[in-house]
Amino acid sequence: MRTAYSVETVRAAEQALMARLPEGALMQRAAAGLAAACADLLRRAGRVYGSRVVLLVGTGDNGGDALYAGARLARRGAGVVAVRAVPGRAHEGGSAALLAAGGRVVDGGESTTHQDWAGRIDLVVDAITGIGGRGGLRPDAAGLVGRYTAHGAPVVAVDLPSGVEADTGEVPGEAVRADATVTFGAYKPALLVDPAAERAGALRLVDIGLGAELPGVPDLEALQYADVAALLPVPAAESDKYRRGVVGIAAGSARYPGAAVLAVSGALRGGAGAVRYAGPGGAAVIARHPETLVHAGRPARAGRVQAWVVGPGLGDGTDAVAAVSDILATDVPVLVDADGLRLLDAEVVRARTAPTVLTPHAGEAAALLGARREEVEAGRLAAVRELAARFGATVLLKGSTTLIATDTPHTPVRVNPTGTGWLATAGSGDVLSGLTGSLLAAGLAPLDAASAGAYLHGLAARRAADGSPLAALDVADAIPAAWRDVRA
Ligand SMILES: NC(=O)C1=CN([C@@H]2O[C@H](COP(=O)(O)OP(=O)(O)OC[C@H]3O[C@@H](n4cnc5c(N)ncnc54)[C@H](OP(=O)(O)O)[C@@H]3O)[C@@H](O)[C@H]2O)[C@@H](O)CC1
Ligand SMILES: [K+]
Repeated sequence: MRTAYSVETVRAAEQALMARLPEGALMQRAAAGLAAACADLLRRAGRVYGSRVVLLVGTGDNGGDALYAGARLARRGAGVVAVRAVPGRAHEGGSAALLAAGGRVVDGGESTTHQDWAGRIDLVVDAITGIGGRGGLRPDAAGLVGRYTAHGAPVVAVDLPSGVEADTGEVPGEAVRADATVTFGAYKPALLVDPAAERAGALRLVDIGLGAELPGVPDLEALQYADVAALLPVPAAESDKYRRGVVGIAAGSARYPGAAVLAVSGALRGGAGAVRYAGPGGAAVIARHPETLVHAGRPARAGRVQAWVVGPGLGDGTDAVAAVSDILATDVPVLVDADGLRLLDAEVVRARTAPTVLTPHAGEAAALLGARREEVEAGRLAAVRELAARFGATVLLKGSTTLIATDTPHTPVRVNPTGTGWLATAGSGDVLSGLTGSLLAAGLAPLDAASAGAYLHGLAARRAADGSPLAALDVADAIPAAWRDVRA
């Protein structure tokens, strides 16, 4: 499991650890890890000795980390220039260490020889702000970043790309775009959540001994192969199809019969013993998936299921309204997606005795929150938490970073690490809802079903795309291979 902690938690852990260590020890650990990461990058393109490194340093300890790391690189023969974002202000000990190692410290506005390097910089180290930064880069700092990154030298961010909001992943103004980020002690939420995460590049976590001081429950967590493998259902020797769970799918309409096929195709790969389909798309479903149990009438009369999926391609006619109300009235877990989300009443969802899972994309989430789509995309973490609290549900917010939150306090939000840009294709969400519904029917808890579903779906999409565009059914077809990858 990859975990992330808020700034407040990281600072408290650092305080506790620092109290037991000699002054400055943590910064030295951070600087050593940062220097090693920079040296690796420099070696990839040539060597450390004789390379040209520019440190963009702010006024705080983030700059201090870079200055001490710069001193280490200078001692190995790199030419290191620290450029202060605020004239005359930078970490004193770090500045002295860099000067003593043969590096230089200049101010951003100064015309000095290092500017002749412009096109010949091998590495830019961004240390303007770390966890102490607020509100996007100030104009002077942004100007400095623009000047030194214009020639395409690789950029390593220290702790976080400067300008991103550490706790939320928001990017309120100008921010650095890094090729790699070297972070200390623990990942911060911004490193896992877009739009900030997308500016961080490759992540490298430096152990500074913080682990024992961090609480057991993080703010965010991202499942990895082993975590997902442990969640996936395994049929026992005595399992029959009903014991493995039956998932009901209420999807599709005369106008959108394809959604029924896609949701069923996901559900068939999710581990439930059988898939029951209720709605007008039965003929299309049977043509593609003859193993489905189809029912042409209302879901209430379709027969017993262990979980329902309602919404994909349902439209908004009377049948759609009836399907949503039938299904929300049941006492089994329900996943509501797509058109079903437009027919939701928060009070009805809150009053349910069994769990409800909502799977909106940003536009649907915005409609549920009465916000604008751009607001949801800019503040995904806040949006998913707010939706979960408002509906008393588990919410999977799809998008460039898929997030899953529950309404249970002190439960980490899950971040899905798999996926590909090619997943933004019509019908792929229908496959995800079928798959996740099937995992619910197989007995997974809502948070686990949603996060394992998103994980497998993203992995299947990567396999199916393999660098090329994909269609939603390709994703469904690749789920068994993704499942085997995870289990391997
Ligand atoms: N704690 C520890 O044990 C360890 C901490 N470590 C390191 O320390 C880092 C945290 O250091 P920190 O607390 O000094 O804050 P930091 O991120 O350097 O920002 C400082 C200053 O930036 C300024 N500023 C703010 N917003 C701005 C903006 N938008 N645009 C431009 N400037 C802006 C503002 O200065 P102001 O001008 O307001 O005085 C603020 O005071 C942490 O990320 C990690 O790298 C590691 O060594 C491991 C051990
Ligand atoms: K930084």
